[in-house]
Amino acid sequence: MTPMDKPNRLLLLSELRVRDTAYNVSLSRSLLTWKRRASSPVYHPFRPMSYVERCQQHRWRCAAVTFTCPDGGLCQSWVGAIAEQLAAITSRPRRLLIYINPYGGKRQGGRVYEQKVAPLFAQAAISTHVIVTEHANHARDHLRTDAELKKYDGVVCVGGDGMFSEIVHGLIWRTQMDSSLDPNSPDETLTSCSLRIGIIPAGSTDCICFATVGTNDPVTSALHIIVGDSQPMDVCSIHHNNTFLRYSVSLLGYGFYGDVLTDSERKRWMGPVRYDFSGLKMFLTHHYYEGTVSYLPARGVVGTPRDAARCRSGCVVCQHNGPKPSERAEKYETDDCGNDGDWRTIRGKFLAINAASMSCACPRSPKGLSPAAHLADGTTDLILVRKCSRFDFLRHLLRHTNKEDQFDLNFVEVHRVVRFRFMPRHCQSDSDLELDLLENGKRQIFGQICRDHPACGCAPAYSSWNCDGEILTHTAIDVRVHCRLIKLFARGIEEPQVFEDLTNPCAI
Ligand SMILES: Nc1ncnc2c1ncn2[C@@H]1O[C@H](COP(=O)(O)OP(=O)(O)OP(=O)(O)O)[C@@H](O)[C@H]1O
Ligand SMILES: CCCCCCCCCCCCC/C=C/[C@@H](O)[C@H](CO)NC(=O)CCCCC
Ligand SMILES: [Ca+2]
Repeated sequence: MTPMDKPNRLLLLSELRVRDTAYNVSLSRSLLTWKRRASSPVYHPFRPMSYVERCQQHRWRCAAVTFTCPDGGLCQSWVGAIAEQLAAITSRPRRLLIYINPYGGKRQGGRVYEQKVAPLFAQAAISTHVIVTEHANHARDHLRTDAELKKYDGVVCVGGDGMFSEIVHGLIWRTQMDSSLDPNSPDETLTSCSLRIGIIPAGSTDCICFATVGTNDPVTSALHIIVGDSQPMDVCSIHHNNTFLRYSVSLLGYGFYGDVLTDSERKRWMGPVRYDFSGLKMFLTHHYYEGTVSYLPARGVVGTPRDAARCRSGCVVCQHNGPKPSERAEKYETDDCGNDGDWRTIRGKFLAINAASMSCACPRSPKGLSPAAHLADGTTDLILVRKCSRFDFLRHLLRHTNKEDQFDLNFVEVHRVVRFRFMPRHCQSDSDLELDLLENGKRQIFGQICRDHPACGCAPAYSSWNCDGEILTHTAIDVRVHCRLIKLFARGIEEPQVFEDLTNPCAI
């Protein structure tokens, strides 16, 4: 059951026993509860029943209970009623397509799946088709063209954010092709994917899992899949000159996070610690980049990036702003009859330009890059960190890891937007694809010279975009938010009081 569900119509209420202790046990439509009561003699055992138990820090565990009761007929009524209720829940997946990345994170994806997840899926009678990927983009390409998607109720990836991104790209592409839509047009209203995606975390950052479940724990994620949770999520499309580049669901970052990623890709052999190493190195390097950011502010939505409230399970902000606020982007442009609409422009020197479509919370930064961002409100938080001293940038970065507000600094600004564009300074007169690529090439050559002659002080003119952990091939981009384009087997992070108010809540 979801925490938003009211415990609904009571189907059965009996006095049953667990070992020598008597309980009042009730079954409503999707909730089994039991409360201790005074003892009385009982004899007939049920079969052991599995249920979900909530533990510390958003973790879930599978537990089992065996009830006994004095009357064989009553025992049968209970077993029958529970089986009937379970069969009536249509949101639970029966058949899953599973991709395992054996090389993500600490290279434990295969072991994690076999030891912790497969036994739970078997117990829940979920049939699985498992594909261990053999190369990068194997899962994406299989989903785009080969996978028989009608046979499945969901797709699961075992890996990190990069592996999740492959699944997202495969599913979105396939869905648009099936709807005869053109992914190269940034103005196309895309069709939402019907299959839900499950994430078994086995990567280096796993920020999408952490920000939608509250923990990176394979068993917890498997249980969210089994109970059939559903969490819609916004997706940004990224284009260059009307050519599709990629989709992003978490961080799209130029400057600091782009440079960290570029540097860390050469250190993949280090595993997850590569990000700490490259993070420190890029902090010391302290490069800034010039360019122009234009954006369309989100209008008519509730919530701001500076709110104290967080996006949590059953989020009212997401409910209010959905289902399709991204269409406001088109409305703005047409309403203003050829004027610039509500577009705003900022030119400057930036240490970082980050767009966070969700909080991007992860173990490195438990509140995330934009703590008040929402999973499914149709907006992204555009964070601009202007050129400042190393000391000030460190203050900003450290605030990602403590309770202080990382936006409460005079060189940082944040805007909730539905669309934005970026143009690096040296691209402004010639924004064609060739020049962009040529400049990227030059940057690499200069980068090499500067590494060889650190005293020359020559800074690169360009950074790269870090798009959910992948490097984009272009720097001049057009980004648009598509509200709720995908769905996850998750329910958002639960507030502690959601379950403290209930007695023995169990998803059966
Ligand atoms: N069999 C494979 N061999 C090599 N690379 C693969 C294979 N399967 C998938 N990949 C690629 O590996 C990359 C990294 O994988 P993944 O995201 O699972 O781990 P990670 O990068 O360590 O974690 P995170 O993305 O959370 O930081 C992905 O971009 C994916 O395309
Ligand atoms: C000198 C002190 C530094 C302290 C900095 C702490 C700030 C940490 C913020 C972390 C934000 C992660 C956002 C998620 C991005 C993912 O889509 C991406 C793919 O997994 N991960 C990275 O790019 C990996 C990015 C790793 C950055 C370090
Ligand atoms: Ca959002």
